[in-house]
Amino acid sequence: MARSPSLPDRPTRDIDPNLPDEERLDALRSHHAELHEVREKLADQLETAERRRETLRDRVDRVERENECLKDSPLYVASVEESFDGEVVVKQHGNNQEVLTEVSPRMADRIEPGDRVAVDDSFGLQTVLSAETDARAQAMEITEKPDVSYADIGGIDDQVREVREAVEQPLAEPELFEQVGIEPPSGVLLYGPPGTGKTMLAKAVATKTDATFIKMAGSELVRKFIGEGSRLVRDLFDLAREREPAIIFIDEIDAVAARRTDSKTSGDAEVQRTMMQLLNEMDGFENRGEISIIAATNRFDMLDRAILRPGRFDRLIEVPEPDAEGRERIFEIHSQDLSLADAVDYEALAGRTDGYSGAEIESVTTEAGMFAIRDDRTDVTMADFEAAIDKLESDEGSEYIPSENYFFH
Ligand SMILES: Nc1ncnc2c1ncn2[C@@H]1O[C@H](COP(=O)(O)OP(=O)(O)OP(=O)(O)O)[C@@H](O)[C@H]1O
Repeated sequence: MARSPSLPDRPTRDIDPNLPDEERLDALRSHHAELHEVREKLADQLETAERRRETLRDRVDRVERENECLKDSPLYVASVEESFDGEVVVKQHGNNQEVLTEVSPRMADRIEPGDRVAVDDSFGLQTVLSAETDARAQAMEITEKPDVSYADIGGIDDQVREVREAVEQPLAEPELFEQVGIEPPSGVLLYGPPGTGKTMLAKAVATKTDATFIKMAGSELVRKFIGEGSRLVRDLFDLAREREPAIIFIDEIDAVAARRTDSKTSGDAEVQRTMMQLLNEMDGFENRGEISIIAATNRFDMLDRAILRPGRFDRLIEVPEPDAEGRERIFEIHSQDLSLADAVDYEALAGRTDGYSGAEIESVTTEAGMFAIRDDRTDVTMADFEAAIDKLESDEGSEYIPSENYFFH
């Protein structure tokens, strides 16, 4: 969705036929040079557009392939209990049904009791799955000591305050809530456009409370195999209990908690199961101890209202795009470590970056640094910042999309 470049004006020139030959020739030459320049520009734009078309084509191909996969009949996760000559006993996860099934000799050589496998509706073994610990490790990001502090977050002071009240205080002073006789919020949902600091907020609370930060992306919970998503949710909460105090951060919660659609595909049912498991874990969290749950989404409009009921994600905090003052602060934060040649006018930069998210501002500062390096300098100037903004704005082939262009309600 990069912006379309504007087409260069087509040069026109009236040449007086009565001019002397020499002057007419000069006029024609200079007109020809102008036409040539426009032609070059158009050729560049065409090349950029063709590259963009290729990228989009690749994306369409990928989505079509994913779509085909989703239409395939579902597979279930099972464990191998015993293996005999050409036959194995498998136990399906979820309903614990045990079945004796035949395996091909090729497959028989590869499996041992304890392995996780994927089976189809008639218990035919389809594939051996990677070890469970791998799946866990792939899906979750665990940081014992995140290094983000509240001071690193700019432009969303109200949201920082709300998160501190809802998450930090119950972790730091649980007795206060007991004395007053109120339950701290169960889960906090941060919503707003991409790159506005939602992950940073969750990390900053973990830093402040010395809690382990466990991040899982909702899209990781949407697994290929039936039963895997709910299993991962259980693992996620088990892990948090082992590592108390802990902050569970579920990014892209909309991937598992989107409103029910009319389609009745097996993929949908699996997503529903994963969401139910998540709600169960939250509902059974009476004595939650030192574990807090923060979720984030860019698509608040798509969420199933069931997850917003009391006792679940009952504290909603909108994290908007920064306003001019916020952008100024974020420019300052991200320029702290830059070696600056002269005073940088952050206010002017904020004025030029209306609609930019914090992440986009960070890219501007990095790009400004790149301009200095390309120019063999070690100091960054105001002109570098301006050039960086120009570059990001005109970078048609890049993935840069101003967050205001996101489909977000
Ligand atoms: N308010 C902010 N103050 C300072 N830096 C910010 C801010 N917002 C975003 N950034 C920068 O952008 C990066 C990405 O931000 P973050 O991951 O917190 O965004 P997010 O809202 O969680 O995005 P998404 O919805 O895409 O997951 C941060 O590492 C930080 O460098």
